Amino acid sequence: MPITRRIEEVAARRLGVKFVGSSDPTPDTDASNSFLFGDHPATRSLAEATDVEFLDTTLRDGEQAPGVSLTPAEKARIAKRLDDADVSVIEAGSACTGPGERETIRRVTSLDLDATVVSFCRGVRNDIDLALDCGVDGVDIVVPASDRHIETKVGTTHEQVVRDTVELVEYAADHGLWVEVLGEDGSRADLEFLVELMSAAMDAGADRVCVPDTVGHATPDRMLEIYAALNEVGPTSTHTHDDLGLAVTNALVGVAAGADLVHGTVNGIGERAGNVAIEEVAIALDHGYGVGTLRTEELYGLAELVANSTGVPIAPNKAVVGENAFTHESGIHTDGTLKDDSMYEPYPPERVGRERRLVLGKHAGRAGVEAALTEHDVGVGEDELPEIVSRVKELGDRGKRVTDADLLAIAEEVRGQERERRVELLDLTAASGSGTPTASVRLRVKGEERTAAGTGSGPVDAALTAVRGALGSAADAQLEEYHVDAITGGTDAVVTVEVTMSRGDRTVNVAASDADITTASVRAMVDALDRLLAYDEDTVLADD
Ligand SMILES: CC(C)C(=O)C(=O)O
Repeated sequence: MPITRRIEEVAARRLGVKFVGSSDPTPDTDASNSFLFGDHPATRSLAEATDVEFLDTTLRDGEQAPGVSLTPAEKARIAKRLDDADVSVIEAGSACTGPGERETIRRVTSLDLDATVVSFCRGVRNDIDLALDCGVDGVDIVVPASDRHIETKVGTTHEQVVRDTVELVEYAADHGLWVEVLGEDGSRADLEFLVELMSAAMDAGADRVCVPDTVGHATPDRMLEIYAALNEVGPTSTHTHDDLGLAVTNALVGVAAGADLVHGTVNGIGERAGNVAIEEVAIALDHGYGVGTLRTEELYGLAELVANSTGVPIAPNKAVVGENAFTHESGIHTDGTLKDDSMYEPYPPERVGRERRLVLGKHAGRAGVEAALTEHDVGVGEDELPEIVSRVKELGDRGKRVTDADLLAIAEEVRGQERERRVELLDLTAASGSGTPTASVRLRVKGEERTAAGTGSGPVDAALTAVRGALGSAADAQLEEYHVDAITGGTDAVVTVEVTMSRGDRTVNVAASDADITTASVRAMVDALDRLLAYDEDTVLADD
């Protein structure tokens, strides 16, 4: 018996379900739920889960991540993008937090979105009143569910929790609100009690119930047990956390057991290890089972917006939206990708609003280097290519990212070509402090010196204004990406600034290092401009 089959059977035995899956790793949208769920009577094939929708809690649970605080304008912008992506329910915040939060929730409700906008409420009537004041469509009411929460945290009894829940649900429903009841720490609660509590909530008029895996403790089989039981009670939602790295799997198990609303956050931000990432569940359903939910092409824009607004960067290796998710460096992968786009990708990057990138580094190979040179209109001879590849690898070996500018400089050197610079930075002075940041630059433009000054939102911006002043319309390039890395620690650190700039259909990325961040930034930008202008000899530089 093949080893993979043995592993699947052992796993299936441990989960107490029967193995029915296949070890074929290619997605099969007609497949039933593989070996995890087997033919458990309470599960459906995920390919049939076409009713699944999302409740996004980036603005509530996501904002509870340490250090995250969103302004009303940021929350409104994110809510609009969530709506554009077809998120069905947006948890805009907790009205009980204070007047600022209420103002923010009002701002979201006044956007007149297609999505249902809800406020998170503790199990107290006043929270529902505050939510009503904000004009929300619904409420998420959280009540304690595990013994730990009922007895130690709240200091009440199971009977009282049921009575309070019924009263709160009736109150909210009587006020015309969409009502979801969340049993906090539900994955550690007694299952019989969960069923009693949630049945009472549904009888009192709740629209749906949810058993949050509050501390990310649930295993897939525990999820299956809970949701198989809860689906007898009414419509259910999942709310999974990633403490065991199981958030996506657990959400999918919940869905297989019948849940039709998945709670999650953009980029998976949230308390501790975070919530399930909505983009991961959406793409797993889309690619793995052929089930469309969100408008997936909106996912990357959304991820960037949330990362920029929250200050929580996206890990480069993060699924779907990480920088490396569609970036190929190694020679073998680049070569394969150049032969067939999908050689090393499960689905095309465009599906999630992204582009594929081939980059160079220590693992570069001939095909990748040659393709990168061709992209810059540089053709090299058979005798030159091996030397260029070896120098690219050498640079990569020194731990450096190999930029377009590095590659072009290597090619020029190997080919014995002198680079003719049209624009060169000679001098830069920048001042910032309590006043308006200002900068002046001295450039050599086609052999002649030019000076210009400018102001901006910071010294780098001011210097760029000055550069644009000196070059006139030739400086009409766009700054696409700006990335700063400190190479050494401490305040005397050398920083490397990497910029990607584009002009027309040309793009280059260039890096520059200096102890001064403004100098490194302006050098990189001027160098990028010079490279871009080289593609277009006819460009007239101001004062030409
Ligand atoms: C429902 C609430 C309290 C929650 O975010 C959780 O339990 O994770």
